[in-house]
Amino acid sequence: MSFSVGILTVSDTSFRDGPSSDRSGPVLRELLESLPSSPYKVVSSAIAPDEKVEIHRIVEQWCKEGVDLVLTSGGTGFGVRDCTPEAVAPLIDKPAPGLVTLMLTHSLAITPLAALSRPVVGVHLKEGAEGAGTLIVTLPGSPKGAKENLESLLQLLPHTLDLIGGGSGRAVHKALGAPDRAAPAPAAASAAAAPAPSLGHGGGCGHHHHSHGHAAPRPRTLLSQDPSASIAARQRQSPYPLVPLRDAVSLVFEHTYVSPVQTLAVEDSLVGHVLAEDVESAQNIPGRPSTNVDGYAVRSTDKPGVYKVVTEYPTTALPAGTIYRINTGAPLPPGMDAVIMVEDTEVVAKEGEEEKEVKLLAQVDKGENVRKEGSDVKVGEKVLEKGDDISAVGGELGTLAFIAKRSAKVYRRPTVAVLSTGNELVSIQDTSSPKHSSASFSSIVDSNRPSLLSILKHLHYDTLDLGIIGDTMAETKAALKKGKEEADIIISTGGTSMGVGDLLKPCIERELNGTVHFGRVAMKPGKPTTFATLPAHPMAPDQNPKLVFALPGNPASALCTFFLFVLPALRKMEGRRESEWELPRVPVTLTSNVPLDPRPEYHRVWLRPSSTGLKAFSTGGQRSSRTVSLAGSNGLLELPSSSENEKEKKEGEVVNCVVVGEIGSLVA
Ligand SMILES: Nc1nc2c(c(=O)[nH]1)N[C@H]1C(S)=C(S)[C@@H](COP(=O)(O)OP(=O)(O)OC[C@H]3O[C@@H](n4cnc5c(N)ncnc54)[C@H](O)[C@@H]3O)O[C@H]1N2
Ligand code: MOO
Ligand SMILES: [Mg+2]
Repeated sequence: MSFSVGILTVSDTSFRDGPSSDRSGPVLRELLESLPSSPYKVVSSAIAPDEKVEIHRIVEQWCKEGVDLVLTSGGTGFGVRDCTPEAVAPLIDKPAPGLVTLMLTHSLAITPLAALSRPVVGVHLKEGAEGAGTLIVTLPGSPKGAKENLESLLQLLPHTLDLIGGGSGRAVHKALGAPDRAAPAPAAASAAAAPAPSLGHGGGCGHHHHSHGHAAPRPRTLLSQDPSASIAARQRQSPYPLVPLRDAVSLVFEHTYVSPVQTLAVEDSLVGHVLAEDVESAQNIPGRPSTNVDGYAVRSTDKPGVYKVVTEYPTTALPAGTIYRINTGAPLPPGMDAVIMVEDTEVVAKEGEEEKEVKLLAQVDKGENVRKEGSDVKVGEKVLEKGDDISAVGGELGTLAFIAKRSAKVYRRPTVAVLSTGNELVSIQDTSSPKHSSASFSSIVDSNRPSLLSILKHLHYDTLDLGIIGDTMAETKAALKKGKEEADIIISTGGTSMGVGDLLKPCIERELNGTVHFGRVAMKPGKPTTFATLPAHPMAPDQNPKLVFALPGNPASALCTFFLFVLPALRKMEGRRESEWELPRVPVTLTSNVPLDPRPEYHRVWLRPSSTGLKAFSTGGQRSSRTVSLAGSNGLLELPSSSENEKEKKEGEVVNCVVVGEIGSLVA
């Protein structure tokens, strides 16, 4: 069985800027064509402006050509130019409100904004040809929205298209693993054998596949390999669409919540927290006029001459002819309005060690060398803002103490659990064990966990070391469960790709009832990067879901994706401002030619300041397994994918670079 598909992107902008600016078209194509044994073949694609006549013309043309499924993306909202539903509606002979409801239910569970899309779904019947027709589906314009809407239909699509084409639909129904009405329901459906991803809920086993008559929970799309399938029957293409990095980062933020607020004492342990309140001074500082210098508090009317020195702080105004000795920071006594520096005086008479009389060599103006009341900070003045980081550099902690604030409201710092997966891994502490004898090359020293724990601790996160775990479902599940119970974020490395022991995605989806938000990213390194959430415990539904970052095992991939996905999530969670969630990107000058890869690449560099700005020095070979490419690296060049016209970036060119570490010392 195969179905031809036409994909029409409706967008004035993409129409003007050309196909390279179209993102939803390729996302839809990738989703359909990358399904295991995909029955879909995209035979036509086009971009139309938001013009009713033009949209109508293209869709009608494809219907005439006998395309089985037409997907449009864009123009379904309330924008002035949005007219896709109106353009398409006249072509529909049999409306499909059920499919519209399915799409809307699915996307409303994700965002209430879905209510602003006006989808139309239905069948265009081919004239004079019984059992021939085209299913037309209008999807929203955003790549994410379009994809989510299409995903909600995936299970039913083959069945629907089969029926439209005159089939009984039975074969498809069976293949989908749905219970045959005539036959008893099978215990579990094999998703590996299904032509489309199976939609299910719960952990799979023990649940009925259709809960007819009950309010169904939100359908989840399980794309992962069914671990019970035989090795030979495993997926040979990843069913996870390759998501552009920007979309992946947006998905991370969408599912990352901000930590709860707590009140902590102002002391060292506050460092590394983000303020959850604006901090205002409860008092004027200084509270009274005080001196900026060491010298003598005087009246501005005191002329040069000899004065008697008082050293006890007076409570009433001193008589004429006396002055008060004062040190920097101390309050002025009553009646004094200026301070003369000790340098502008001479001792005239002593009494033992003490000075008794001094001569003022000059006259000072009113207010000279005086810090007025509230001149450093006024009562009610904001000194720190919600979202400010209490850094280890000290300025913020000092400010809180300066205004005598004893405690502050801050966001709770996330706890991060880290685990490495892989039967081949040994801990560096165990390298003397027989498993790692020089005769055996099968073992690899675990470098991901030490590097991740190190950077997390350096950044003041609480960590939970879950150790190295083997490539078994039981171990993977136990480790993720422990992480879920004791941490806010779980980072695993390894087991994300297509190997027999790559169990992270199936474990998350099938064993822990988690949702994989993306399973592949169009980037190098880090293609199989996986981001998922694990639901809160049913007894604690108010709890936030826990985030899982299943990072690729290759060390360069693990660390780069940590900086690009995990750290931004942590920075959102710990209460930073949106503009600070991602690490800064700055323009840098290349000091050598660097090759471009077909995938957008993050090339590890040493960034050094120079008199002409930041310079980037490549760390050499960029293969993901080459851990030394990370050594000393404090930047990730953000390189575009290679094209016909551009195969490398040249020495001297300026490119953007993600700053991941401290900038070192100056180069010439
Ligand atoms: N058939 C395909 N194979 C692979 C694909 C693909 O698309 N199709 N993608 C490749 C890419 S890209 C990457 S990246 C890796 C990702 O691998 P996994 O996440 O599945 O990781 P593993 O297979 O478990 O390990 C890969 C590699 O890294 C070493 N490793 C793992 N953990 C650690 C650690 N903690 N410390 C040091 N080294 C580690 C492991 O021994 C392997 O050599 O998949 C490609 N394959
Ligand atoms: O995407 Mo993988 O991280 O290149 O090696
Ligand atoms: Mg692997």
